[in-house]
Amino acid sequence: MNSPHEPAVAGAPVRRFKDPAYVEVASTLGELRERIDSLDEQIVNLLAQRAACVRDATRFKRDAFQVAAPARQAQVFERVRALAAPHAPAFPGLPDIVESTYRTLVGAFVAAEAQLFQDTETIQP
Ligand SMILES: C=C(O[C@@H]1C=C(C(=O)O)C=C[C@H]1O)C(=O)O
Repeated sequence: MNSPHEPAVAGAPVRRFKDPAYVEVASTLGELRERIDSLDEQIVNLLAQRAACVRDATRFKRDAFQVAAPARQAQVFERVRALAAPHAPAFPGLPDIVESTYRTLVGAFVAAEAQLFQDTETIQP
């Protein structure tokens, strides 16, 4: 049966990994959540910087196909998957998680870029 309570943030762990080589990140769940919150701040900040680049990329596009740039999207998905691959031994499935996250992310960025495209005008035929 499942516990009706959220896990305690202070106090000792209640389980351990069977792998004797496992390296702990922190000693309490509270400490892990502080690290996660800090990483989320950095991730959101980096996403905002990425978003600014995507917005600026609009200035170099002539139409909706160029906004979507499917070959570039495929390159991005392959690249982030490769970047995640060395981390898979520590977190199985990370390449799949990263790729699917980027597919969602880039899909939303392209939709936003298509909207921003409406706010631009041609300066070079
Ligand atoms: C930023 C661009 O525009 C779009 C957004 C992309 C992205 O978020 O990585 C990639 C290709 C395009 O779909 C670009 O063409 O490079």
